[in-house]
Amino acid sequence: ATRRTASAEYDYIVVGGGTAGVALSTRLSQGLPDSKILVIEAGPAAPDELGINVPGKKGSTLGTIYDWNFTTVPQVNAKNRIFAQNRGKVLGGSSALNLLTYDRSTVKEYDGWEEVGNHGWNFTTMLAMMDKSENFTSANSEWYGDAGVNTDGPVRGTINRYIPAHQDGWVPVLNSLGIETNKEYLGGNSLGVSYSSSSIDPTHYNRSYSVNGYLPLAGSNLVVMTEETVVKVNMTKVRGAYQATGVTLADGTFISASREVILSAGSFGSPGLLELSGIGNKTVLGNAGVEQLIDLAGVGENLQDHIRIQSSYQLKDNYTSIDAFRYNATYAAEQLQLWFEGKYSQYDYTGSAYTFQTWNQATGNDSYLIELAKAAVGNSTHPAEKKKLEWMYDDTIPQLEVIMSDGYTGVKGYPAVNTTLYGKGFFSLIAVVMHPLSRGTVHVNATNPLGKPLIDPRYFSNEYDLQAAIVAIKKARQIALIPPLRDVWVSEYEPGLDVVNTDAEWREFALNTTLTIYHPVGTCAMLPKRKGGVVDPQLKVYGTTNLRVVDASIIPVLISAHMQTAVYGIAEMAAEIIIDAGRS
Ligand SMILES: Cc1cc2nc3c(=O)[nH]c(=O)nc-3n(C[C@H](O)[C@H](O)[C@H](O)COP(=O)(O)OP(=O)(O)OC[C@H]3O[C@@H](n4cnc5c(N)ncnc54)[C@H](O)[C@@H]3O)c2cc1C
Repeated sequence: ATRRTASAEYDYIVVGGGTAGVALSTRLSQGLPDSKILVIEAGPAAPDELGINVPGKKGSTLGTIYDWNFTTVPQVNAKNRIFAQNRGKVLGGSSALNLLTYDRSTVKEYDGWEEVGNHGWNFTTMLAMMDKSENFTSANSEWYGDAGVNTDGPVRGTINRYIPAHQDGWVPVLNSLGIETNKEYLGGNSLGVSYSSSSIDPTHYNRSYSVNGYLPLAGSNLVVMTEETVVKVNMTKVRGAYQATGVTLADGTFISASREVILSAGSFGSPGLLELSGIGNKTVLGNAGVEQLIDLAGVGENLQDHIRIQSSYQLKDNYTSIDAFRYNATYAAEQLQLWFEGKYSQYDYTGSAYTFQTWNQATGNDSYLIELAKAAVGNSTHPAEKKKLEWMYDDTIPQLEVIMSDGYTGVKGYPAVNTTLYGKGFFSLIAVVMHPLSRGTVHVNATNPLGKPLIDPRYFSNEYDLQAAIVAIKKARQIALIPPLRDVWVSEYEPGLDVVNTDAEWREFALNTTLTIYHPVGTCAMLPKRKGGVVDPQLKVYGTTNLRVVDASIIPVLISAHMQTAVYGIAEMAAEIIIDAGRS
């Protein structure tokens, strides 16, 4: 449905046809059938792209034309490394590129969004909205319960039918460490060990995302425009407040909006568009040569992200990992053919083995990490930092996630052709810190405001985050060393049992190999303005009458989950708010 109707006037313009943007514009078209809605996406539509559709090809689209390929500025506390910050540049946005983990965080974290000043945003309302987007069914019924499960929404979730044999030890090992099996992880308590779900449509085992989930439900009053980039929102002053009148495309075309403009350009895109439109910090705008219309210091601040660190293990030869796709083209072609035919295939694979733990569960004593957290943010008055510290004392809120992921993932790289380990299979343990305390920024680049933004997450800007990463990766190794998991592998490939052992070695390893797990949020935070907020609880940008932000950037405090279900929930919540306002 890609049409170029640039001269037409619309009632609502949604900027960014990504995860939230496609979900929201579809719901607006349904709820406001007499309105004309336009969604503008910078990337192409790619409905037939196998790298998007085939679960086992997850990750293969990173670095391609479907990726904005953002990077951070050198991270001074991580050896000046420049971290990748991939983001979808394709219809569906990051829901087309993500690694398909489909989960939720916990009751008190969603409730925390209300407690920092956002009436109506809590576990009950968010769960209702996340459920609205969800259609969860799985033949693997032994691994999930009823909590938080809905079966008539647009985005499909399932527990993968392809479970590698070497994963069989996962639950027994975690149980032996006192971690209980949790089948109700979609219901607001994710602590424990699970075989949890992916955004896969189990009818053909393809990725389910905003484009194939929501878009088929849209009315003919929705126009989807692709391969067009918005460079600013046009604003006019009406009785002391600013009204968005439309948007300008990169080629200068103006498209008008009679009711609302909604930014769904993501955590790196939406704050940049506000800045290019004159909304933000005076110095940032001044340096970029943009006239300031609205003084809003929070734009592009409060960037929060999850950090991950990984170890990997060379499998015994009797196990086949998805690494086989790297070195055996015939086998890969056979498996892909099975996938095309809708048959059980190794290309069905996505991660399904997870554990979420408090620091007390993971280490037996959380006082060391809590002391470090207090040293980092104990005196802070920022709502996100206060909440994260409060959550650290709460025994219902995870601080650590470990994912068992088939195949090699890490920094060292899969063994090169002609080396002895080429052709071997691996599994990886990905350890993720749930509430890093570093908060950073994303702003337009003064020397090239229309180019890539300057992203500075300030990774490891406090000792807590670094020590948390070290505790996390040590935990991963501890898990790998316990039978029956210990029985499936030959050697630890990365970092190597005889390579990293001492505190100093773990510290180096963490500084050298910690990465993002792609969950940037918070850069147009839904918070009171005096607390650095950019949008109010109706998602309206402060100082404007009809400009909203609807995407991951509004999340005020990072939660202990992968982000997509929350983003769909935010889009559903926004749709109700905007439809309500549109009918009055
Ligand atoms: C590699 C990767 C792996 C991830 N893995 C998982 C996972 O396994 N599970 C999970 O739950 N979450 C995961 N996430 C996170 C999750 O996918 C994102 O948080 C979520 O999709 C963000 O949704 P959004 O609507 O905020 O932004 P996006 O989905 O990124 O949408 C923003 C859209 O706006 C468009 N856009 C931006 N600027 C402009 C402009 N100026 N003009 C026009 N269009 C514009 C972009 O092209 C994009 O389509 C992952 C993310 C990535 C990148």
